[in-house]
Order: sequence, then structure tokens, then C-alpha cells
Amino acid sequence: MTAGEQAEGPYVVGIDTSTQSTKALVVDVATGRVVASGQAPHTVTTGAGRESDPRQWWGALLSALEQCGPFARQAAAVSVGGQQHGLVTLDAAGEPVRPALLWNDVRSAPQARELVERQGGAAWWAERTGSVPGSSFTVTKWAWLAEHEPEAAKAAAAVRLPHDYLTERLTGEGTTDRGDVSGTGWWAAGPETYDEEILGLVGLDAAKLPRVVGPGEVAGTVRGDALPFARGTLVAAGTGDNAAAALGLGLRPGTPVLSLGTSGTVYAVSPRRPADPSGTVAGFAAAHGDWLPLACTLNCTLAVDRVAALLGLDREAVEPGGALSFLPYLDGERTPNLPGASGLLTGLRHDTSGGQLLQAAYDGAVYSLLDALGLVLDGEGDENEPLLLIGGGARGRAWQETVLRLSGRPVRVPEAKELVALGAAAQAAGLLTGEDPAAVARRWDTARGPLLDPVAKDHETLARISGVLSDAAPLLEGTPVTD
Ligand SMILES: Nc1ncnc2c1ncn2[C@@H]1O[C@H](COP(=O)(O)OP(=O)(O)O)[C@@H](O)[C@H]1O
Ligand SMILES: O=C(CO)[C@@H](O)[C@H](O)COP(=O)(O)O
Repeated sequence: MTAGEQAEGPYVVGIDTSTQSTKALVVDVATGRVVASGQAPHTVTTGAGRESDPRQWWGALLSALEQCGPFARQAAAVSVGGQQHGLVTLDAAGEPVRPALLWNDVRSAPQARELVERQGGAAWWAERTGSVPGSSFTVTKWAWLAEHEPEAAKAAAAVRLPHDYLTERLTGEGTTDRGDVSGTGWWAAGPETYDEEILGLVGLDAAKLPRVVGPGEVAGTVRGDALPFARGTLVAAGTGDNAAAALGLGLRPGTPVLSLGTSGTVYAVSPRRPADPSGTVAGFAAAHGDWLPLACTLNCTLAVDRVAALLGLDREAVEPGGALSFLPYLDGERTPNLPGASGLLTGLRHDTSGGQLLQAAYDGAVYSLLDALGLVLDGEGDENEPLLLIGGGARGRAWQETVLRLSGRPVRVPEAKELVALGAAAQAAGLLTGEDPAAVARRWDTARGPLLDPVAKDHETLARISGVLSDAAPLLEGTPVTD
């Protein structure tokens, strides 16, 4: 807050515990002004798996809040948004049995395939849970753990998602919410309950799962004095990071969002419950009613930054031209569903420049997201409606220009940087004021930002990438990742 600016209070805290870091914002409920903020990094294992120690998330949360100075302890309510799907296993004392298996760990791809085949096929899963589970989904990670580390699975007295783990450390109660639970693969989207049949299939007792807190309900209160908040501070349900960003943007049905972070995601709010048997669209629930059809890629900002580093180029040093196609599947891929794939480059010539190669990596990363946009919107929305571009990558010129050229749509880049944390803050604010959190965000005008005019759609590049994807299908199957 700058000198002379008057916050009216009360304050709320919104937290985003995502793959690479935890961010905290202290926000003034009346105006939406961010009065203090903090951020602290996480580490993620490399190699075959992607794992993080949940205790490190808690340490990062404390550090991010410490950076907020005295404001966090003045907050009246707090909420945690977090990376989706991660499998957190806790022992009877509430300590992690082992590091969490993250959403971008593809080792459970064989378990995903087997679960879909054994139980009803893709259409059955899509109708029953909203999604066809791939290796990102918690249910496949639990099946992997039970098969590869049965002792760890047996030792798990409680099973949580990342945002549940942090919320529980604040309140002492095991809770989750409608948005994040919808990405587990063991939540039935019709009746909106845990699915006993699926839990039976993977040998998981529902008693080990958290209570699902309903939209607008309180998850609990801060339980102790040694915590970064005052005892008795209200704790909201929290939610998955994409559902939190949807709240943070005050999203209405039909407006598409493209998020460029560790994951690339494309989504919209919809009143209709999605059930895409192709598995491209995950049929998540939105945090406060409605649905959140979403497609997600594993290779986004980290993959493109890695290509820039390999070339020794700045991430903005792209050049036009050339006829390259680069599928930057450095981590395997989820959309399209190719968990065993690796990066694939075609069209290299003597006169290809490094900048053209880098541009091709951006094109490959953005292609998959835009290709899924039609399925995500499923006939809702208007072609001329601006895409909302968010996430760390949205700050980059090369990302913005690639999205403009490959979508042919206008693009709006909200000025607010931390939309997940803002969405969590709006959820916490809603507890105090009784408002719908999306309405809180609209009142705060969080989606405000420059509108970039559309440019002619680059059909040639889109067709070239699409051709390589189908021609190279056997190569992209790759080999399953094992440890
Ligand atoms: N100015 C920028 N231009 C392009 N990319 C950026 C910029 N700033 C950050 N990034 C990218 O944003 C990513 C982090 O985005 P973020 O949405 O915070 O990730 P996550 O929430 O998945 O941890 C980094 O991997 C980095 O590559
Ligand atoms: O798996 C998904 C969505 O289904 C990812 O979007 C994760 O939720 C990770 O988010 P970021 O750390 O990239 O924000």
C-alpha cells in the first residue's frame, strides 16, 4: 500500500499454493486493494516422478505471510487455493507418509489406462465423474501407490489434496471443497458425493477422505496462537487453483480463460455438467456452483523457458518464419493424452534460426490449448469475446503474440497478477459479507486490463502442427515412464 492510500478493511488473506511457489495476498474487503503480499518457492523432484514434501508448502506459506508484515494477523478470514490433483498421504499423527505425488507426475499412466478399461470405459468415467482419468488424477496416483508402495498406502490414515493439507493445518479439521474434489476421480458428479464403487475399485476407505465443505460454508477457524493468523480467524473452504482463478476473475459463463503457468489451462464456467468421453475436457465443478470444463497441458512456461535456455536465448528472442513444428512435450503430455511422449521437432533447415526454433516451441505449447477451446466452450460463448490471458506467462510479449496469432481472437490481459490468490481472497471475503465470491471479484474489478486487438489467424501453422501430430502418432506414444 502506498503512503496516503486508505484501506477501509476488514482484511482477508488469499493463498495460492501452486506447483512452483506459494503466494499470499492481504486484501482489503471493501476495495479489493492488495495491501501486502509475499511469495516463497517450492522444490519439485526431477527425473521420472514429480514430488514435493507437503511440509515445504507449509514452510512456504509461513514465509509468504511473514513477508506481509503485521497485516496477516489482522485478517478476519483466510482461504487457500492450490495446485489440483496431488496425492497427499498422512499418518495418524497428521505427518506425511511420503512426499506428495503431483498433478504432472505421469508414472500412473498405466494405472489410468487400466482403471478406464476395467471399469466401464471412457464414456462411463466421463458421465460418472465428469472426466476420463489420466495420470494427473488423484485416483490413478492412489492406484500407483497401492501397487508400487503398498506399505505407504497401508500407512495412510488420511488422504488429502494440497489445498486440503494446508487448510487442515490451520483448522485442525480434514476438509476439502466441491471444486478440488471434482478433480480426484473418486467424486460422483451427478449426486455430488464420494463414489463408493470407484473407491472400492482402488481399495480406499472413504473414512480417510476429508469432509466436502459446501459453497459459502466455513471450513473452520484458526485453531492455535502460534499460527500466522489470530486464533478464531475464519477459514473458507478453499479450492483448486483453476477454480480459484475463475472466482478471482468473477468469471461468467461463455468467457474463456487461458492460463499460462507451470501447467497450461483453458477453461470457462458453464451451467451444464460436462462429460467429454474423449478425455480432452475435464469436467470439474466450479467452487461456488456451476461447472468448470477445462483442458490442461503439462508443458507450458517451464518447457518453453527450457528451450530458450538450451538455445542460450532470452525468452522474448523469438523470430518469425521457417516451417518448423515443435511439439515441446518435455514432460510427456496430457492434452493430447501422450504421457510417454518426449519433445519432437520437424522442419529444421540450414537457415533456421534459434529464434524461429524458440517461436516454434511457443506455437506447439499454445496449439494444444487452443485446439481444446472449442470442446471446452461446447457451443457457448461468442468468437469475438476476448480470451482472458492469465498466469506468469501472460506477462510475456512472445506468449501474448503467439496466442493472438494462433487464436485470431481479441485477448485481454488482466493487470492483477495473482488471480488464484485473489480468488481465494474473494472466497474469504464472501464469508464475511455473504456475497458470491465471483460477485466480490467483479466488485473489485479484478479482470481489468488492456485489450489486445485480434490479428489474422495463422491457419498455416495450425495445420502444420496438426499434421505432425497425426503423422508422428506412433513416435509420440513413446515409452511409459517408470522409476
Ligand atoms: N515476464 C514473464 N514473461 C514470460 N513468462 C513469465 C514471466 N514471468 C513469469 N513467467 C513464467 O511464469 C511461470 C510461473 O507462472 P505461475 O502462473 O506463477 O506458475 P504456477 O502458478 O504454475 O507455479 C514461470 O515458469 C515463468 O516461466
Ligand atoms: O492439473 C491441473 C489442472 O487440472 C493444473 O492446472 C494444476 O492445478 C497445477 O497448476 P499450476 O501450478 O500450473 O498453477
